[in-house]
Amino acid sequence: MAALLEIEGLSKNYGGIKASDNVNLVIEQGELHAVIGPNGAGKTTLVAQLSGLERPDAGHVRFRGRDITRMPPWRRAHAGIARSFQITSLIMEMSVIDNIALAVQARQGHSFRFLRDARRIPELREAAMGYLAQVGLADRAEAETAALSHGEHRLMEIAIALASEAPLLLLDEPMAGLGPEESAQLVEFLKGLKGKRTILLIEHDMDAVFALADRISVLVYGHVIATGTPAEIRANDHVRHAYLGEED
Ligand SMILES: Nc1ncnc2c1ncn2[C@@H]1O[C@H](COP(=O)(O)OP(=O)(O)OP(=O)(O)O)[C@@H](O)[C@H]1O
Repeated sequence: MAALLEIEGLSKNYGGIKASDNVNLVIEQGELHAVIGPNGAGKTTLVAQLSGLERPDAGHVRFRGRDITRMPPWRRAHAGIARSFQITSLIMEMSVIDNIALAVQARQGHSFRFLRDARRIPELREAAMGYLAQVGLADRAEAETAALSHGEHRLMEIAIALASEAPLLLLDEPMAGLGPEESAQLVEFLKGLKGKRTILLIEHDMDAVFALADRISVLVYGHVIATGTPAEIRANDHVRHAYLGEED
């Protein structure tokens, strides 16, 4: 497998806190790679440096072989890194399909943008319907976004990330706030997405992580203490002591 994203010696300090401590990580093309770790381990800080919201103090990030360490967020999005935000980016008073149609329009750039209302362009609506169907929300297309549940909003955010057609998806705690049924639905959806996109998943739900990940990296105090398959991570004594053991 070829590396899609390479993180080398990434370090970020906040005052005396090493939020990222010489992080080395390779995300292979097509894999679902989960990053786990206790609260405050530096997972969000890592994603922020990958999406460009935070600048590392040291180290490099390469995407498709190109150094993107100093690239602003909008250019990274354009280069093919989509982040599903913990903070919602949905327009609540619009219909579900209109939200997704806008995302499709944004990706298509100048061909349609500003010229016509995305909501009235059949091609955009059709494409939007396709993404909604993928996340299981086709039957909610005409509903007002505000009327949907929290879980359905999360699925909409993922549909928006899919609509960008970015090869790399950064999913930051997609299961947060979901009920057991919604979580199970999202796990099934992500299983279906595996292999089609490369996914970096930050998630506290260990059942979901171990069910989904091809590889898992464990972050403790800003440092990657182990990377391996779910079976390797489960069997790793160091990980069990530093992290998984805490949950017993
Ligand atoms: N903007 C900031 N200013 C100061 N300290 C920060 C800032 N952002 C993060 N930190 C600190 O850096 C460390 C890593 O935080 P981060 O939010 O990345 O961890 P996390 O693994 O995402 O935690 P959680 O699982 O609770 O979301 C923590 O000690 C946190 O308090």
